[in-house]
Amino acid sequence: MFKKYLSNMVFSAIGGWTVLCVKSLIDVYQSWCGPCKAVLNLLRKLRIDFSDDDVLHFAVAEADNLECLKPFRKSCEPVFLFCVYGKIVAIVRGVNAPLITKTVTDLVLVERKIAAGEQERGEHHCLISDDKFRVPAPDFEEFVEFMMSGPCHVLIITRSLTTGDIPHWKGLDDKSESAESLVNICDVQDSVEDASRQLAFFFPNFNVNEEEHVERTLAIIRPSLLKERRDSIIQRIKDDGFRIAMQKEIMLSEDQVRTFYKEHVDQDYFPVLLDQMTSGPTLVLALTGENAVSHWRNLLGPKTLEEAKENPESLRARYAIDSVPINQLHGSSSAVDAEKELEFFFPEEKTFALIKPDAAKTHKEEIMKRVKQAGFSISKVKEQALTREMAAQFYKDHEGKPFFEDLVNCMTAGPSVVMVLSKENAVEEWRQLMGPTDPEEAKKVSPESIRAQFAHDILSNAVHGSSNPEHAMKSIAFAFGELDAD
Ligand SMILES: Nc1ncnc2c1ncn2[C@@H]1O[C@H](COP(=O)(O)OP(=O)(O)OP(=O)(O)O)[C@@H](O)[C@H]1O
Repeated sequence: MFKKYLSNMVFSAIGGWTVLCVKSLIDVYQSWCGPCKAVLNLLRKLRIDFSDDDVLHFAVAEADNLECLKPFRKSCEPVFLFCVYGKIVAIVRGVNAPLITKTVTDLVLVERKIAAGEQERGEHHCLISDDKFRVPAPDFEEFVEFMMSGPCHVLIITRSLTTGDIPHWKGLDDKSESAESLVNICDVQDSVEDASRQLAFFFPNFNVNEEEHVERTLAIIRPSLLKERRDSIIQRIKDDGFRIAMQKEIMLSEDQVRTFYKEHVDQDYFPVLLDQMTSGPTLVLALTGENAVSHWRNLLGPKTLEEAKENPESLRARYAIDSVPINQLHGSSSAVDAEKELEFFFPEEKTFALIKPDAAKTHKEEIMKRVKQAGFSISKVKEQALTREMAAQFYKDHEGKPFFEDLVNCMTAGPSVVMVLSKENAVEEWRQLMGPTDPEEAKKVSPESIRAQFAHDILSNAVHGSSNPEHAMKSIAFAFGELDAD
């Protein structure tokens, strides 16, 4: 029973668009191409030739609009169906004028004999009902019961658009006559539209356009591993295809550890964990990559060292530290947890940023574009010519240095663009985007940085950024006259 629904779906893509009937002729066409002009003269001639018989009729129908003509959609090849008393008795594929003429002539001659009483009308063998185009009448109630008789596995099968998943899938049936062929036991759609409808039904959140699923996850490298094998683990992370989007090396306080691991505080291993996590700097990484959460978790392996060691390829086994009884690596357990954990270690931060007068005059648009491309939101922005007092305040740490006077002159030479930028890890990220103080060094070590691309020299070096979150808050208060930049 399942097969009969499948046969409908599997074979319905065979196309054509003209149906010619004896007793009535139906010209079936697809909306995009219209009725066949190439055979129009031939059909006119046939009608004239057999007009006295009054057995040849013509009609026109659009295959796209009639469900029963679904088998004739899609293909560009014309198919001429010859119909006698409601049964398809002959099929001609393509504009084969001699064959169409012969078929009509033969059929009309038979009709003439029957009309003259010289021949009995025989049993017509209907090609459509015997052919695999034909859709047996579906017993819908039975089908519903069958579908409800046990669990189904619903799979999404994807291949690249260039190869086309549906024709390949359907090809599995074409190659096999066996009743056990894949499509005999599976439901499969014959068009992108049908597949989309079923996808929306079973997987409402599935995004067909998202070829790869890029995620973020949090990775923690605990203090002992960081101290002993820092380079090795970072290299391994990169080799496994992750990108390190953000990183922070921090000395965690007991309070921070208790907050981050609040669901573990009652566990017997918590004292060891607390001891380890406060024993030295921890490296916290935001990793991005395809299915980063599960990919990283799978690489880590089991949580306890005993279990991990049964799987010696797991990272927790490979990077275990002999003197420490707990694993040295953490990974978020789900995408939702990853976002919460990232927010814990990389909360949205504000930094103070400034485009210096020289660059504000010549490269303002390009620098603003880079700011936005890097994912900063610009919470506040204004153009302002700094007073000498403001410039001296920004650079008060440099007072007394040989370049201090030049620096204040440079900073007051015209309007600057003064901004508050917001992002996770904003202070550090803006400094990375600026690049090293000296543009010559920037060109070597960070050629994509703003200073490498737009700075004139070490003094007139395009941009300024706060060196830490406290300085940022002070500069924001100073420039915008308020502590809360929102
Ligand atoms: N050796 C130098 N010669 C001339 N100017 C200098 C020199 N060193 C620093 N400066 C100027 O003083 C500014 C502040 O110097 P600092 O060492 O704080 O650099 P920075 O933190 O990279 O830059 P900024 O504080 O502007 O964000 C520099 O941006 C640059 O304009």
